[in-house]
Amino acid sequence: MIVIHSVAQMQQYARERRGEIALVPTMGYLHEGHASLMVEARKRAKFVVASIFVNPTQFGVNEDLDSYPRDLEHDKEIAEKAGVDVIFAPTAADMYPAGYQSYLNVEEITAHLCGASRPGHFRGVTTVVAKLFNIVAPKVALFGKKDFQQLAVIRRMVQDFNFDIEIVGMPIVREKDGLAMSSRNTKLSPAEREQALCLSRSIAATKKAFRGGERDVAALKKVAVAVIEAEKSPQIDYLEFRDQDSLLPLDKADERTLLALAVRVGSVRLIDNSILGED
Ligand SMILES: Nc1ncnc2c1ncn2[C@@H]1O[C@H](COP(=O)(O)OP(=O)(O)OP(=O)(O)O)[C@@H](O)[C@H]1O
Ligand SMILES: CC(C)(CO)[C@@H](O)C(=O)[O-]
Ligand code: BAL
Repeated sequence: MIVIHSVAQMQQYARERRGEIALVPTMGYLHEGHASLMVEARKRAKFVVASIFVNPTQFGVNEDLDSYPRDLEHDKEIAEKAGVDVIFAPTAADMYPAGYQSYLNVEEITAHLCGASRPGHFRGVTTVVAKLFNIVAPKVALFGKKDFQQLAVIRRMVQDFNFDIEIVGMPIVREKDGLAMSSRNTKLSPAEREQALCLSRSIAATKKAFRGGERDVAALKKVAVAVIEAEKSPQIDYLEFRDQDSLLPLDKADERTLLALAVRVGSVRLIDNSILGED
């Protein structure tokens, strides 16, 4: 495995391997969720590139850009074990040099959920992912369903901008106790780590009610919210039942309905989601 820091060198590598690269975009501080994407990428292309870049344009002014966890040495070990050929870890100055002024924006589906809570976030995500697509020129790119809206936004961007890249969405990898793996979990204190289980418990309770025949979204929402509110400190940012394609609100739930939630536990904002009819 090699590490490439320069955009020009990454482009040179990609030029020589056009049509043979799978890309896994990440912000680093890798865990088994990221590794699952890399292992799948290994099966889908001759060369696997994992990008590690804490992208400043997707963070709001009061968000955690500066305190976002970083550890390239540990990331190298995980990526190598997962079969990655190249870590592409550019600098912000190389990605956004002085005079930079171009952004890509997907409109309607970024207006909800994380897009509403984090204004400008998805504009930063789509801009950097489009740049990574141009630099790495992959035939396939893999994203996790933990960031369900992000995956939907990227699919929309790929369709609307005619990127000739297959987008693969991968299942959420969880800790044994149900917490969705996330780099930000490491910022939780032991007490917060325990409280953070309310996200996956809320999903489990809602699915139980759904399997028991409840289809009314208002009633399902009461079940989901009650689990979070049983904990004293976590604060709901959003908890929504949505159509999984348009991300628009629904009154009646069915097997394909998405439950998506974002909850603040201490200073850490965690997200999780599930499709009601899936295990
Ligand atoms: N638990 C997980 N299961 C599957 N995919 C995941 C998981 N966590 C992250 N991913 C995916 O890995 C890719 C890179 O995500 P990112 O580097 O932001 O990691 P993260 O752990 O989600 O960090 P954060 O704390 O910012 O949420 C994204 O496509 C994301 O959906
Ligand atoms: C896709 C991504 C790497 C773009 O910075 C980021 O949003 C993430 O890690 O999910
Ligand atoms: N995984 C999403 C990246 C972010 O929270 O900015």
